[in-house]
Amino acid sequence: MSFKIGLLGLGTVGTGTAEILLSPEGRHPLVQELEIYRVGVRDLSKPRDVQISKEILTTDLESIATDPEVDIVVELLGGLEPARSLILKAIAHGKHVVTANKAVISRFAEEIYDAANEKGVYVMLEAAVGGGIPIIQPLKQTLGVNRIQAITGIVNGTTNYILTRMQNEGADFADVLADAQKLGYAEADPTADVEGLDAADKIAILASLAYGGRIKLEEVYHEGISKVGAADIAYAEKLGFVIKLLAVAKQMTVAPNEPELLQVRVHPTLVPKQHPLASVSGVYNAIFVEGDPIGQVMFYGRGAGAGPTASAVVSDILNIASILKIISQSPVPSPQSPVPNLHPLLACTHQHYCQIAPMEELVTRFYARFLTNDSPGVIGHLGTSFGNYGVSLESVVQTGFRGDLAEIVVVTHDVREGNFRQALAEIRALEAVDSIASLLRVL
Ligand SMILES: NC(=O)C1=CN([C@@H]2O[C@H](COP(=O)(O)OP(=O)(O)OC[C@H]3O[C@@H](n4cnc5c(N)ncnc54)[C@H](OP(=O)(O)O)[C@@H]3O)[C@@H](O)[C@H]2O)C=CC1
Ligand SMILES: N[C@@H](CC=O)C(=O)O
Ligand code: NA
Repeated sequence: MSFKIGLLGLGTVGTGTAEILLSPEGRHPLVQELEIYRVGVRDLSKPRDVQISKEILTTDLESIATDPEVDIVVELLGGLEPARSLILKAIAHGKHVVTANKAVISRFAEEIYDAANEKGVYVMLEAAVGGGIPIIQPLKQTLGVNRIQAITGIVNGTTNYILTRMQNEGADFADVLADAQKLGYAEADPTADVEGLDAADKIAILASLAYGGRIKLEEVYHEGISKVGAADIAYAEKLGFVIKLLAVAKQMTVAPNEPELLQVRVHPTLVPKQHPLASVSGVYNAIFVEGDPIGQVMFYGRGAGAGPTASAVVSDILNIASILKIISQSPVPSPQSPVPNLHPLLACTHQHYCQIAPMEELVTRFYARFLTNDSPGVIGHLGTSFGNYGVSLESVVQTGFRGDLAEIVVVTHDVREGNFRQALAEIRALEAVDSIASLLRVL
């Protein structure tokens, strides 16, 4: 028996996927039964790094999504359109779908999963978060019995690669970003990586799986790494931290007797050097899950790049093929039950929306860097303003000068973000304060 794959896209991940499918030796025996039947691309004349016969290449992607011979459509185009429409078209034509497209899933999950559940087909997305790291299936299956307390992840390979090289080599942001693009890590528009949007898409997906509800992407707070400067990396190092772009989903109680709310956020964060996430470097990603009763568990591996991401894509294809194989040996759907029952641990049937906590309710430590006049008593003024809003300080360091201005770095104890912002508004208005050069949360 062979399962016919319609591949949409033959770029970084599409090529990696084709390479696995074309070399089944030494892999699971079922890989031999997966056939690349048709491949959709934009440019037929482009040289390809993988041997695909010209006859199966086409620019007519819709004809693949609707081809009656195709069993599984694998969407590896990127971007919102035509990816979304092709996924929906494939579902409407009874195809199972595998996608690596977190941007589409985080925005259109409701439309896509409603359509898929109605048709009785699977939409699988292991590659969409953490590249090759198994995290989607573990959350759905192996960790499914746990009450998840928090997910804290480094889920964007491009920004972790940039931050690591800035920290280790003092490399220039723009140069390292260009390298990440050459290595195939970055999105077609790398703004999505740099500004934290890609990580927001991914944590929305993880939160939805972990907390069993849909997430409105517009409620996910996101901040990227473009404002993280060499000075902050150096101060963080001196204070015993490394800066990482973290994506967090965590339950919190805002008021007694009120239902718990969910924090879902992405921002650069000072991570203590002894935390397991601090040593995750370069293109590596890691997702640190805390649950009851499992405790702490961390998933680690390459978060981007052709091979690792393709490994996740083909694992999804394999999961679907294994189910199709079982179905082919069972009775066909009856008129009473015309839609096949979906495997409950592989399908996605969430209906309600999770209630997201406003950022001002977050309780965390902060790092702030102030540029001030070198006048006596400035630190005292800062302390008074912080004290007015109940912000207590863990450390205050006057580190030196930047031009004519004194540089003061502060790390707070845990504080409600709303209170901290009020204190900052007061501090900004102080005559001695020139600017707040940076503001980062601390894990
Ligand atoms: N790169 C990575 O490390 C990872 C990527 N992903 C996701 O995987 C997906 C693919 O990424 P990646 O492989 O890097 O992207 P690429 O840009 O390398 O490849 C995109 C492919 O899709 C084809 N394509 C794009 N738009 C169209 C269109 N309108 N019509 C026809 N063909 C089209 C391109 O054709 P042509 O070749 O002719 O230009 C190309 O083959 C994205 O959703 C991305 O977010 C997920 C995890 C990791
Ligand atoms: N651009 C993404 C690719 C994988 O999802 C990243 O850098 O992580
Ligand atoms: Na993954």
